[in-house]
Amino acid sequence: MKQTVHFGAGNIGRGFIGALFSQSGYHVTFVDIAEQIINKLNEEKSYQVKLAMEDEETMTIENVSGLNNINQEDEVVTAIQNATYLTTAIGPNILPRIAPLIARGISERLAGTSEKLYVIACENQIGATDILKKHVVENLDEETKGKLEGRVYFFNSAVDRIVPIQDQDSLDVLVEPYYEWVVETKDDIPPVTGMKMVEDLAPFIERKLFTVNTGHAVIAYLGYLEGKSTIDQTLADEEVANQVRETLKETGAYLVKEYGLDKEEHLTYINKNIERFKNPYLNDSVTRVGRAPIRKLGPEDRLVRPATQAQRAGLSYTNLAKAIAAALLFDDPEDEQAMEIQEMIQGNGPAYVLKNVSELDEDSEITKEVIRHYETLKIK
Ligand SMILES: NC(=O)c1ccc[n+]([C@@H]2O[C@H](COP(=O)([O-])OP(=O)(O)OC[C@H]3O[C@@H](n4cnc5c(N)ncnc54)[C@H](O)[C@@H]3O)[C@@H](O)[C@H]2O)c1
Ligand SMILES: O=P(O)(O)OC[C@@H](O)[C@@H](O)[C@H](O)[C@H](O)CO
Repeated sequence: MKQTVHFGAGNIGRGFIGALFSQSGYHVTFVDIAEQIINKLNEEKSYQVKLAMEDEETMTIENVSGLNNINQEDEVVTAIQNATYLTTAIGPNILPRIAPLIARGISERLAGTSEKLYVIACENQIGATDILKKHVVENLDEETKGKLEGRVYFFNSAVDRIVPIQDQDSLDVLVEPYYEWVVETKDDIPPVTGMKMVEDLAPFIERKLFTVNTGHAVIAYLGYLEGKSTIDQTLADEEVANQVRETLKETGAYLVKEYGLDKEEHLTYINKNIERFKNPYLNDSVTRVGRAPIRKLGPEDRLVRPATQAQRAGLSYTNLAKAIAAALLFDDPEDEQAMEIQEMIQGNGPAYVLKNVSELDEDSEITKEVIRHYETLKIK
């Protein structure tokens, strides 16, 4: 049986990428640090993926097993030696931590076989596989680096499926029916059901991040401020729904200009995504969607990049500035990054965060606009 190794047996790992490989005839070895999930995978050897819709459809995912990357390093290396694909859905910040073990697996594999290996990071980040590759290569010796060409391929990708936080006592995963997985490659690679291949990923990942994830972030941060708990509940508020549409008009104007997208088609894409957010069966929490605000306020992420790009193109960014301001007010005590931001604000003010986290100058027009919204939202 064909083999694949997937790092991160969480929501997207089990509910999307691992499930597609299993359905394509692969045995999926999940690698994670969550002992309970690994044990369950090895005991139960299958789980259910349930579609969040009125007549809940269910698929059984088989041929799965688990390894722990902390105490089963040798087994992970063997799995990498035997795999056709190596994928991740672990969170962009974790990629540097798993790179040394992946590098070891690749080194030992290259010493014994010239079979091709395809590496794809499935994270919400532009160029995530490039980032992983950089960290992997840093951990290889010169001889191994020389063997990579034509044998180990690294492809960037965009991954889209809403998977909320799950009941931790079960391997089963509730997912939305919609999905899209786009992989950047010109090569003829082994088929995986549901994988779409494109030569240039930039328009796909930017369209996804700056529509799905920007819209999601607007709802999450405004919903949190209003004391709402889920995305669909927040979106039922007409004022928030209007704010989402206005913000996506701004990212849309940039995307249409930058990539020559058809205006009407893009509007249809925006509307389709707003409908996805309304799914009442997902019960997706505002704290999951707003999680890790330091990452989300990064210069290349869903809020700041479209704002700086819109400004550069002479387009409006005031609604994006409002979303950034709402993110600065996200003070979920369970979220480490939210707490870090609150400490920075208490010590040095919001402009300091924009400078140090978002790389926006204190006297920039975007910063001024964000601070204006911040002061208004704070006293609401
Ligand atoms: N959930 C979604 O709707 C969704 C959709 C598209 C993309 N994504 C992206 O997919 C990635 C994963 O998101 P998720 O929602 O599945 O998160 P998740 O928290 O459900 O899963 C992450 C998994 O990684 C594991 N992990 C953490 N640190 C690890 C380490 N050092 N070594 C091994 N395993 C480790 C965790 O135990 C967990 O099982 C993120 O980049 C996210 O942005 C998520
Ligand atoms: O995963 P994050 O933290 O980057 O973003 C939170 C959500 O917006 C995200 O997980 C979406 O549900 C997903 O990107 C939909 O494809």
